[in-house]
Amino acid sequence: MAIRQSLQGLGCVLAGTLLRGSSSVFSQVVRNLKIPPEDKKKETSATMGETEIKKNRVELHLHLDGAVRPSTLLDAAKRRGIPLPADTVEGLLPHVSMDRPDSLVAMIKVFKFFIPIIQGDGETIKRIAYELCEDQAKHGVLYFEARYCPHFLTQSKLDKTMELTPTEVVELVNSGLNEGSRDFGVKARSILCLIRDNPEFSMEIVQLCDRFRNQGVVAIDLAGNEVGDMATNAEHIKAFQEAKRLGIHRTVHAGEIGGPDKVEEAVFKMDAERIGHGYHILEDPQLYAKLRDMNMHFEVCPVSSYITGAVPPNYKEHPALSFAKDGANFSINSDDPSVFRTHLSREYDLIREHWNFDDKLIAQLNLNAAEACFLPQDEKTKLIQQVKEAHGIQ
Ligand SMILES: O=c1[nH]cnc2c1ncn2[C@@H]1O[C@H](CO)[C@@H](O)[C@H]1O
Repeated sequence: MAIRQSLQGLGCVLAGTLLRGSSSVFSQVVRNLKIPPEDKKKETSATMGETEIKKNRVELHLHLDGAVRPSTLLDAAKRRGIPLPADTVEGLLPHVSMDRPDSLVAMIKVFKFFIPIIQGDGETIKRIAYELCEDQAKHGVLYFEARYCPHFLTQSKLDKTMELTPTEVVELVNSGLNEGSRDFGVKARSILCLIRDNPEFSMEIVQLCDRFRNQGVVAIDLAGNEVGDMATNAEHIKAFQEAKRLGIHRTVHAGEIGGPDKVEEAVFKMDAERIGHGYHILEDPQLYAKLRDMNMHFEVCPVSSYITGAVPPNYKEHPALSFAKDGANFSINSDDPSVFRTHLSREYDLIREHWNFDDKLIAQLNLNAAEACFLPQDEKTKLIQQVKEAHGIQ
């Protein structure tokens, strides 16, 4: 625990050191990360490139509200008369994204800054879901699961003239994803997030998931601030048990910042079928071995993990390198592409260039994702076949 907390603290110190221009070893390490983008020609989701690549990827861990194009934020703010600190994408980026290692708390602050621009705005919420399909198609995605918390998008303190119910938010997202899927040839489903700091939403989110399960919603998640030693609220655990009873799929952010105990709780008390991040499982080798035996799936988010300070700011040390060596079941994901100035192609560039992952492993990671997805069995079987064909797997 102490190591994790000092790592989080270190992220802030590192960022501070970097800002002050010190030439310490640590700031050198951070500089060497070159996050992101290393190559200016590889554009971020803010300024999408034109070339479309072959569709052969499956992405399981992607926050809808972490994937909002800055240009969409500018349009929404303009239409609603919400003042912003900048009126260009370039000017807005420092306020709505992070480009160096910091902390999960700093990331959540960034969300708190820009979410009020879209809250309660149905037109924008639907547009975000639609545009996400376009962005995913451009990055070679066959199938993705986008997650968000409906309650976070209902009302804005900046513009009280618009208000939505959580049900309306889910309907708008479903309709944006449906239309986007149709227009851009990508398959999309959604996951509804319970939020660690807001147990009051939890049971209603499970009910929403149940109600919309045949209209694109495939699972629940638990996201938000995973403070290392803070106990998970009993309401969340109850809600996950209810989801299991109803036959709703479950994933949990655990072991991102928190320790292996959080992963253990997610798997054995919340019956998580997948783990979001899960990096700190390595601190408990026995539990790690047990979860590998269970074929538990870890949703790894490379750029995110460096920027939130979940892992040390060093390409040579990532837990996914152990996952790969040990044959653990994991996938590659972009998490919050707009917030971390990344996109799936950037994630794949990183794992090829810095982790030396080859085509064979990358094919396996996409197959892992297809096998761990929350589609009904017949659709999953079809997706697995598509991934195998696209990667030339026998
Ligand atoms: O990496 C992450 N870890 C934990 N919570 C996150 C992460 N990225 C985003 N969110 C949180 O999940 C909410 C629903 O999408 C977001 O609003 C954000 O607060």
